[in-house]
Amino acid sequence: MKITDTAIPAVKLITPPRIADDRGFFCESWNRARLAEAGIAVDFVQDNHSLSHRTGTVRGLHYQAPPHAQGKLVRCGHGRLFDVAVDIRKGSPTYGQWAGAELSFENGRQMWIPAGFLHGFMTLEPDTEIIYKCTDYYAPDCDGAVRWDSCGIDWPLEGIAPVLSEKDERAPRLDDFDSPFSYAGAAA
Ligand SMILES: Cc1cn([C@H]2C[C@H](O)[C@@H](COP(=O)(O)OP(=O)(O)O[C@H]3O[C@H](C)C(=O)[C@H](O)[C@H]3O)O2)c(=O)[nH]c1=O
Repeated sequence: MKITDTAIPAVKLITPPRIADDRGFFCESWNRARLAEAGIAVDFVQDNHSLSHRTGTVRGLHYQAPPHAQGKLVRCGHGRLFDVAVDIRKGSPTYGQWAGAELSFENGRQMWIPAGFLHGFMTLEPDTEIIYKCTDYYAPDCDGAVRWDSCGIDWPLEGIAPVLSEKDERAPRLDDFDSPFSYAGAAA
């Protein structure tokens, strides 16, 4: 399993091996022990899967506040997307900085995003599916959002008008946002 760094040390890119044969491929898309060997020793309790029909769909930037903060292991089940994590841990040397990567069914790449980060993505093809494991359950009362275009992220829009939910349209800007995370307390 290949692990590579991103612009933010705590955010990792993980590419599990695919065993190809004439039928296609087999891949252990998640293996707790292998991830722990790579320094990401976490337990997941919920698996999410969403489908976005249109290219340029932006979902995010979202977080769940403590005590239900979520770490996420994200992959693309179909199509292509640009996945982004933004550090919102107060006191972090990379506070407000972002790390992004293209995840696709083709490249099989995954992104590990610890608790204490915003998560969002933009689809690069129609009918793109994202699948991600979470380290805590959905807790609507702890759900929060920051505007997708308020963190200096270099989204690959290329003139596409983004498709947003109403919730994401009205999210606060990063500089108007008081993060519930602190650098010390938001590990993994
Ligand atoms: C997140 C979530 C949502 N829902 C329900 C709530 C709504 O009725 C419906 C759509 O929720 P929402 O519009 O928040 O879905 P996304 O815009 O894809 O939000 C997600 O997008 C970004 C990329 C994330 O990382 C988060 O997991 C999550 O915030 O699913 C559930 O039932 N369980 C859940 O865990």
